[in-house]
Amino acid sequence: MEFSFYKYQGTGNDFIMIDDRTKNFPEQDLQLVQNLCDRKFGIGADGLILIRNKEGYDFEMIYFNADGSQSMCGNGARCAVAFSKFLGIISDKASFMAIDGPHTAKVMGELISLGMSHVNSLSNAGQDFFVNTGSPHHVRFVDNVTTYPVVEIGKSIRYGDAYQPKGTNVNFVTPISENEIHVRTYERGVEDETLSCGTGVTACALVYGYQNELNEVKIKTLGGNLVVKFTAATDGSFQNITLTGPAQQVFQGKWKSN
Ligand SMILES: N[C@H](CCC[C@H](N)C(=O)O)C(=O)O
Repeated sequence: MEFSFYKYQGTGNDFIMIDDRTKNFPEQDLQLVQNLCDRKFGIGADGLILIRNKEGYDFEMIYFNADGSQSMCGNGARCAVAFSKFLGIISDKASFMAIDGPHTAKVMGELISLGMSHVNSLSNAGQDFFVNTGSPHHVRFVDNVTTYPVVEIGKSIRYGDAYQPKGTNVNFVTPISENEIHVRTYERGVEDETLSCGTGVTACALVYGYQNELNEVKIKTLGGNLVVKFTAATDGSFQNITLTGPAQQVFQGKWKSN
């Protein structure tokens, strides 16, 4: 088998990107997805994204975590929009389908602004919070996220009884200023901390914004900076949610396997 691939990164969350409009990629072969995402024996990435044709949309994005599981991915979607512009599928606006439904996006130079699915409600989870922003997120506020044991505690929550059998992503937040937070994330399906998690920072921004009556929150991650905007409705739901940040192509290559 042989195919071209590209590597993209969005605030340090990195993805193998494949133009699969011919539908040649064996998406059932999860071992191949795992092998490609392996950072020692493969190309290496947090996830793998297929771009496919979709009636009524510019494209469809199929996202795989490094372990082969599927989910919505906010940074991956931003990179998919940048990739579709590179391929000439779109100019500066996109309408595409993902596992959690339809999305729109705007290309603004190096920045991609992604429309996220609306969120029905925030939930309490013990002393913490839970939000589904297209993928599930546990959100914990901590005094100093810089020194917090993200992998150890993140793993225990992700595999804890409360979230069996599917698990959850786990985000740790420390406010930096009135309208800015610092977020670190343990990602389900990567089973490690990632430098940034788009659906995760969106979840954290909704909780922080709701608590502080904001509709725009800046987020600092280990991999870079993002901005989340939203409107909070009186019924506790959140609409017009956008996730904005950079997305860059970093490599192009060919994969050959016997
Ligand atoms: N690991 C997540 C999906 C990717 C989320 C993250 N990469 C993002 O940018 O949203 C999950 O299994 O729900």
